[in-house]
Amino acid sequence: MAATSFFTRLARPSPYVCKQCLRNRSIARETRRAISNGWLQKTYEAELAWKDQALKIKAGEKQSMMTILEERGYIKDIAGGRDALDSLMIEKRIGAYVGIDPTAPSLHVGHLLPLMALYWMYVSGFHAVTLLGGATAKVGDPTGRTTSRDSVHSAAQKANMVSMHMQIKKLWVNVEALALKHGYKKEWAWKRALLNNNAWLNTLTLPELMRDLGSGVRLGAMLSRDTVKTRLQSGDGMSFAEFCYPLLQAWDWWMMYHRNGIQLQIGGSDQYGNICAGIDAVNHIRKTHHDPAVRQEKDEPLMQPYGITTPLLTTPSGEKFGKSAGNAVWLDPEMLSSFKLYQFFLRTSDEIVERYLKLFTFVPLHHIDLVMNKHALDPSKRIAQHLLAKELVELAHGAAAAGRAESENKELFSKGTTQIERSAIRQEIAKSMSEVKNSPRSDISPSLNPKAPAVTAQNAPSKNVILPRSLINEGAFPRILYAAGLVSSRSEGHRLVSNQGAYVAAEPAQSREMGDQLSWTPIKNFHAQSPPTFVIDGSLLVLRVGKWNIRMCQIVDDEEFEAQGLSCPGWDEFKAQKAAREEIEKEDGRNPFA
Ligand SMILES: Nc1ncnc2c1ncn2[C@@H]1O[C@H](COP(=O)(O)OP(=O)(O)OP(=O)(O)O)[C@@H](O)[C@H]1O
Ligand SMILES: N[C@@H](Cc1ccc(O)cc1)C(=O)O
Repeated sequence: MAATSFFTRLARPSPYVCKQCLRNRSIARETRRAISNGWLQKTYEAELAWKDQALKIKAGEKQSMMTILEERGYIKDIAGGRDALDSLMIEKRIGAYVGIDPTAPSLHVGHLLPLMALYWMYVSGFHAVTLLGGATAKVGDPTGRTTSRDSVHSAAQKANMVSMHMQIKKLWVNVEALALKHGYKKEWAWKRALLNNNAWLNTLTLPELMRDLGSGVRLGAMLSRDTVKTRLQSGDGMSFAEFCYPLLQAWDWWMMYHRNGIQLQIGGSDQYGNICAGIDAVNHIRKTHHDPAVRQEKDEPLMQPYGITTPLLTTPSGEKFGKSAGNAVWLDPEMLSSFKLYQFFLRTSDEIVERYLKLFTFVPLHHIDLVMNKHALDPSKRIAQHLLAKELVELAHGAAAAGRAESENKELFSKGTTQIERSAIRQEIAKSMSEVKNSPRSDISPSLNPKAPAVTAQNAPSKNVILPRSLINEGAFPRILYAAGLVSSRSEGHRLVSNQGAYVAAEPAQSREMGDQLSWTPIKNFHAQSPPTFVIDGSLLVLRVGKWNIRMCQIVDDEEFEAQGLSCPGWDEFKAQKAAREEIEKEDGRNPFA
């Protein structure tokens, strides 16, 4: 039998595989085995480390996550029970998330409260997800609002989303650098992701939502929410879309609970209602899911979802800092410079500076105590405020910007400056801060100054530029990259495109479950990729060179561009060539023999 099969095999024509390929195959097999073994080993070690840490916490040798969050002032309310969540976080490396709707081009200081709680969890070993509400932003959270939100043009919505996406990514990089600075060593088990709810809400069907979630949602509970009651009583009413907003937020949580093990949602205290609705929804779906492989028959305490709300950051008069209130302190350096952000925190009163140091920094508590003692000796030196301002700018804009803001500030307020000059400078800063506009498109500046000299990638003043429509419609990508200030010449643009070093944004979506990429298409040199096919809603083109260098190109008609007195690199040359071309065409039209 064996002999037969041996000869049968010999007789069967087999595809020829060369020795090199055979070697590669076996290397690939070995590598795969090595990776998966390595991964399993690390996962096992991480589990052991967590168990070991749990023992230390129970023995009182180490603080629990809950205690750290409480001590630093991050907890306003806990949904699901404080002690139960405390024990869960001791036993299990759960995942947590903070969701933000990109309804403005930038995050503001208020957002940092829930985000800092999440960052602390991350540097303590938990899995952390920042969720951008690309889909929920289109509806708009009605919580706490007495009127509906103004509708925002969809190009502006997309621009906001790309801006915030890049900003959140940068924040994560700065968080890691700050954690390192304050003595946290990055471990293999630290996991973070930036997701966008476009990925699942754009493909969610109504029957699916109704079957899985709608069946468990009680109308009474939805109607009794404060925002709904206020709107109905005040006569303004509420759209069905706004009424359904909490269902979309709840679906987000379910998706991330199921796919990524997210058991905790963190938000500002105004999010308490949405978070509770999310807990009910996740509990309903996990217990009643139609797929037995997903359904959780037993009520496992280690699988419960929980919520944390952080206190609201308010003005001294008690008003919430935020977009709707029109008093947001923006984190985007193009909307508020590092110097002004530094200034904002430098003006923190002595009464709240300690609280802010705990909330907005990774400075250990014992170090804050030392600083406060030193500060008390001579409050006029504002030692605590300087530390707060520097750490905050470092978090928002990075270490180099923080260093510059600090030295600029020291220079301005150095001994040579008189009291009168100082108060004039302060007034100037306060005035310009109050002028930071609140409109979602306020960041689009005529950043390439009227008749400005050539802008190079190195001195590009802004990630937001305005470009004339004909340049997009008739120009090729190298010219547009030059006009947008991403390269210093058209030929550099050509070289970059040939080397596939430039990208254009396609519909932002996520291909991988925990991936954090917007989708970008490499710009190539062939005709099918003509720039107008990438223009979003007729008025926005998003370009990227390298990892961080992006341009949001707002496209306006040529007449408007000229009327505003704007210019961009290569514009005069383009206009001259266009005029010459048109002239020749006119000539050709006149000459029937041409
Ligand atoms: N001033 C603040 N203090 C604490 N948390 C805040 C503050 N502002 C926003 N947040 C929190 O940040 C998260 C995202 O908020 P959101 O995007 O709705 O910002 P917002 O400025 O409150 O927007 P809007 O005013 O348009 O509702 C939520 O959890 C929200 O509670
Ligand atoms: N509703 C939140 C943002 C958010 C969006 C989606 C979520 O899944 C969670 C939170 C807010 O407006 O503040």
